[in-house]
Amino acid sequence: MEVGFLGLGIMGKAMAANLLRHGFRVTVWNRTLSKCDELVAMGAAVGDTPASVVAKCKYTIAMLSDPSAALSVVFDKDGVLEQIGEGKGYVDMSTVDAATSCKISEAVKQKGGAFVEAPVSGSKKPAEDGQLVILAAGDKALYDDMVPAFDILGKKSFFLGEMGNGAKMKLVVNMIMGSMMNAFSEGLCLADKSGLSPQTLLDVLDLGAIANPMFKMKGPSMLQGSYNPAFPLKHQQKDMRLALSLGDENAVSMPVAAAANEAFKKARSLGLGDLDFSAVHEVLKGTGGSG
Ligand SMILES: NC(=O)C1=CN([C@@H]2O[C@H](COP(=O)(O)OP(=O)(O)OC[C@H]3O[C@@H](n4cnc5c(N)ncnc54)[C@H](OP(=O)(O)O)[C@@H]3O)[C@@H](O)[C@H]2O)C=CC1
Ligand SMILES: O=CC(=O)O
Repeated sequence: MEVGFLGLGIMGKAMAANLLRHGFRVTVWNRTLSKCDELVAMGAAVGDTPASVVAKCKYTIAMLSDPSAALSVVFDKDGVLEQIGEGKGYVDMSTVDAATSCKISEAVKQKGGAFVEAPVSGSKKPAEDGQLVILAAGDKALYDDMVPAFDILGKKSFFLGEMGNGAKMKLVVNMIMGSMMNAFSEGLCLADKSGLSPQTLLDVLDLGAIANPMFKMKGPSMLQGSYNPAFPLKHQQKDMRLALSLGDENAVSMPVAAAANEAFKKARSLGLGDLDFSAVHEVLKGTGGSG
């Protein structure tokens, strides 16, 4: 199968590499073109623009930072819309809001093409290992065509029905994750300030009912103040913002998520946006947690 791939950040690079390793023919494009080099060394072809990738490939996947990047790659000059049409499919796996997905879907459909939104749950390591959870919605026929690629990229795909449901599900999941990260960080600070060993807290948590892969993976590096980015904090804050907006639209009160968002915003204002989202721990430490 031949696919185009737009966006080679932390996630896109790992996902495109996985497709190549499994025998897919992949044509890549990235705004910063030098990021294509590693993929070319693995056998990828390069397109000059999103439009040229879509012109070449029946199916094109995108993995971009946020709604503004997702819209720009479709609607701007040399964008996806210039070449999408009958018989071609576009799959956006970026985390965006439902309105962004719907806008792209309408424009692609007007040109005769098909569109699926397919954001993913799972970070850098699951992307490298093909263990993502894919939250797709939109054109069911295109979804079915993409299953061979989704089977490489993920451990499970959900087809969630109408356009926007994939984005909404992803935002709900990440709203919970961002809130959990804040509670976890507060707990580490509280243990430390109360004279307990935070490392022992990690051991206790891991044996109980709230054990989870995130605490297990992030806890030790948080205790060391090490935040090598797997999921950049700026993207987690974007997801909190979009989830809170979804809450506004549906009159759902989310005081816990709102407080977590404030901590992520504070972290961004301190210049921590490009670090891993667990760097929010630095904010909570600074407000009275472990010194
Ligand atoms: N990292 C993670 O753990 C996870 C991330 N996600 C989501 O996946 C998406 C990608 O995340 P990730 O790979 O970590 O992000 P990165 O910040 O590593 O990569 C972002 C990508 O978007 C591109 N980009 C940004 N702005 C524009 C623009 N205006 N026009 C064209 N391209 C643009 C970047 O290009 P350039 O290289 O030129 O900057 C880069 O390819 C995000 O929506 C994120 O929320 C979902 C699950 C997990
Ligand atoms: O969006 C981030 C993730 O880990 O999932």
